[in-house]
Amino acid sequence: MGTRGSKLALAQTGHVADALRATGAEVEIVTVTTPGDKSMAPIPTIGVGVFTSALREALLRNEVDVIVHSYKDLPTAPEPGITLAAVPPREDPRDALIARDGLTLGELPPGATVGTGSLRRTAQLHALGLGLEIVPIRGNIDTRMRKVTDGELDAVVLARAGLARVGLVEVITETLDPIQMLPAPAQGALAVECRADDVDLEQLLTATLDDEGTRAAVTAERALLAALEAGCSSPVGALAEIVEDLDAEGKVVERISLRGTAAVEGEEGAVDMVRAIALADKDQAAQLGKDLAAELLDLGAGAPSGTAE
Ligand SMILES: NCc1[nH]cc(CCC(=O)O)c1CC(=O)O
Repeated sequence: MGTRGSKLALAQTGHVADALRATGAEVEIVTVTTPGDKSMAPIPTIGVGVFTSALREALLRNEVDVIVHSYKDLPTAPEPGITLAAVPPREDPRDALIARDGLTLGELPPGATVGTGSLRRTAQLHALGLGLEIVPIRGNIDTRMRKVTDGELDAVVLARAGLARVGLVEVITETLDPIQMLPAPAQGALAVECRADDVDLEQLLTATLDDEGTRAAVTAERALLAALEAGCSSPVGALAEIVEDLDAEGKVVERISLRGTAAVEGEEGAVDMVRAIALADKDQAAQLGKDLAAELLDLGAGAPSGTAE
């Protein structure tokens, strides 16, 4: 198995390796350095895929047979020769606040500094209207947290799942409600890939690791992202959940609920967020994502010039 060398990547790969070893498979873990680990430039300028393409190259060169990504770091376009063999059960997808003195978002005073490198988090924090000052930051989980413990920033926002996987949930001062902060599409989910022609391995990975509900949810969120990428350059948040609903005969059925948000240009160049929600049958995940994207575009997502930067 190939992995990046970060604490988070090693934890994620180790978790998948343990599940495979439990089936009797023999697993060796190989560390691959990616350009995203070497460069400390802001992510929006170095582009999506900086963490994932080097791993995929090692896979296609037969140097490794299985790779594990944070699903949200994958580009939406499929990669020729590579199969998504499994989407394991998702961790909590929500974002988390780590603030000084145990503060919550609502308790931070106007002017408080909040660090994030994400346009999605920045746009949603601005839209809350709390008067927070958003400071662009990068680095691994430890580097970001240290900015709060060292007193350089009042708070940082990170994915709860990443903190959970490296055993740091106790530093979280508030898990953010998706009503305030919709996570990145596929946040908290993993993508396990192998070569498309490695059919036996693909079957083993699917049978051992794949979770149908997570796959459906992530399919809806990523379809929304792909459709919005085509239509605008706005930051996007999305969260799909499997919910219980009543069918025409009053029987309880499972359906997918999808919430989405994207930035729009408000008055005098201010960033506002538009939001929408829709519900569909579980086998309509991809269509649900596309439909919700169309609704967000109708509401002005990304228009007129795109607010991504
Ligand atoms: N952007 C980097 C990244 N990619 C995946 C995670 C966390 C784990 C996950 O969402 O699955 C993180 C860190 C973060 O956003 O705080």
